[in-house]
Amino acid sequence: MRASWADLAANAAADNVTSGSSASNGSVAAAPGGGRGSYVPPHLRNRPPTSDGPAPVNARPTSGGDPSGFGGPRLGGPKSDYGRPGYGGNGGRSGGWGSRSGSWGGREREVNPFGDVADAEPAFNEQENSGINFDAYEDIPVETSGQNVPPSVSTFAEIDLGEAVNQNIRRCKYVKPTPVQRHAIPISVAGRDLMACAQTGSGKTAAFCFPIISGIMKSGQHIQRPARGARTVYPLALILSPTRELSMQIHEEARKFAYQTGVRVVVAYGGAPINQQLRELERGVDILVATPGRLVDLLERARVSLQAIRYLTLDEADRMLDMGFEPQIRKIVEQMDMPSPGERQTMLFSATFPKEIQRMASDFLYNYIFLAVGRVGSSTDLIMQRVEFVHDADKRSYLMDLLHAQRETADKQSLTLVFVETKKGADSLENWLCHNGFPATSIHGDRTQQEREMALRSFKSGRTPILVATDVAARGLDIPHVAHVINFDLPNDIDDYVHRIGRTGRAGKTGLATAFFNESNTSLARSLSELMQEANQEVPDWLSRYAARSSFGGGRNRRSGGNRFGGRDFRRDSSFSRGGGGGGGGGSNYYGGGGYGGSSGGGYGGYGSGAASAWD
Ligand SMILES: Nc1ncnc2c1ncn2[C@@H]1O[C@H](COP(=O)(O)OP(=O)(O)OP(=O)(O)O)[C@@H](O)[C@H]1O
Repeated sequence: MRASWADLAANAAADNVTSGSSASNGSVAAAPGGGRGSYVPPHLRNRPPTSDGPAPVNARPTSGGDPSGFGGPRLGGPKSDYGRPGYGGNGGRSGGWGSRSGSWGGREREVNPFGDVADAEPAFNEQENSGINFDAYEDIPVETSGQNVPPSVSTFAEIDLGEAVNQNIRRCKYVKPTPVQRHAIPISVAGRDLMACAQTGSGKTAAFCFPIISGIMKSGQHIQRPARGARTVYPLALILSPTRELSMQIHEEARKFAYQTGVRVVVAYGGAPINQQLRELERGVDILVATPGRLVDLLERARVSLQAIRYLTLDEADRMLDMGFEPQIRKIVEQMDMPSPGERQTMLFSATFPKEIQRMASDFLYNYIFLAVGRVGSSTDLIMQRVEFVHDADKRSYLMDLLHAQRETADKQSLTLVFVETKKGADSLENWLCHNGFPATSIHGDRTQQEREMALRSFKSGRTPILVATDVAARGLDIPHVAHVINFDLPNDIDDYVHRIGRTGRAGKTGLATAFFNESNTSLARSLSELMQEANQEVPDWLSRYAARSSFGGGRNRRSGGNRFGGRDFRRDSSFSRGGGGGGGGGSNYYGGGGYGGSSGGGYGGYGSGAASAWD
């Protein structure tokens, strides 16, 4: 059902482009809903048409869980007697494997994250409603490299995730694994470290959650709960993400996947009262989803210890390791009490992975497998991309054109996400839109957490179908019905563009992305035009001309200069001579995995610029 909606919305959105251009060619746009008179955008009066414009522990190798025979001095076998310091007894009870009640039974009632429907056995024919267009993924290229890569699967049934997790997969109406899930889940279940790159909206969250939940269930460690009064908690898994809203979303997803498994998932993020989060932690935590800042706070207060961590996941890993977050991540991963690489299982996921970041990330990994589903950093061709040449002074009237057209033609449910560069700019555009009869709200780092959450809720529900956002909303958020992403201000970095437009066109559905480009975006021209070409999008001639003119290696563009996409495992570069690949691999002959070719990229001109101001 979602698919049919999304397809309709996207078609409508596609129509918007036509309507929008016809408006640009002189027709009068419809009046805003507020009953204003007919609106003629200023640029239509004055300007020519724009088109010509300028491990689970027991799956570890030593326990025979690695079908590939890969071995290594990593975790031991299942440690059902593993003593989580500060935890109460009952460690001798059998694990909750396959059990539907797990450790929740007798202590408190687990809130049903699916609502009422989940109590009923999910009917198999209901699953047809999942709506994902798997055909869209059929011919997507996959590259894997590393030693003894476990084979991929075609169905969830081929992976032994346990009945409780399988039940939740059915409740989620996931009929079959997405490509990244087909490859990443067997790798993780085999206990291997992983650096995985797959396009936005392709199901990476489930790809890292399923193996963690299943592994914890199999180990039986989750049945241990803190002794009464214990102040420090010892999670078994840590999932870090860059924004509060993304952490909340991962928490919600993970709770669904872990429903009735006995595995307890808790979230901790900044901007919200810490006491409530502490109370949740005190009730027990197996999987902790957190933003780095709040986690450091909890670690410094000694309310969380990382010494029992068996699984570490960095979602949006390239973002987590860029200049804005790297010091905090290093502190958490290297300077506290977390087990070292090889003693824990580490999984890094993102849709983009510049080589410099890959190199840095390898510090956290042990003999890992590199997986790329689609080209690293590519955008899905489910998103129709449009670029318009718009001077700054005309952006608002262009935006209004698009919104008018969308209001006329698009599905009632469709939502529009508008990205701007600054927090001030977000406030100002939101006010202007509301003033002009368009129900809009905004999200950025200067708003209180309560305001941010309210804005997101209001947007998701369709009450305010326009959300003006800074990059704080660029990554990971999975909001159904986002039919159109508008880059009112383009970002400086093409990877940020990929994440922003990825808020639409998710899970096999189509979407539309429109960008306003002008001279101030020249440094992005080349990578934008290459990205669009690769995604089979029409590149305007004027953009190609800008691309041809733009200097190699200039600006803050990671891909400019050298080969476009850092499209594969950096260990396969001839320049990579550390001979370890994160502590476990040998020479380069280990990294000759399958996949597509293409020469390795050169420099990342200008990479390493500071974090966008919008991040908190
Ligand atoms: N096997 C599946 N079948 C159907 N839908 C799925 C499946 N796996 C995930 N989904 C759905 O796909 C959507 C996108 O998933 P998810 O948010 O994990 O994407 P992502 O790859 O993490 O995206 P991003 O790069 O933007 O963070 C979600 O709504 C999720 O419920």
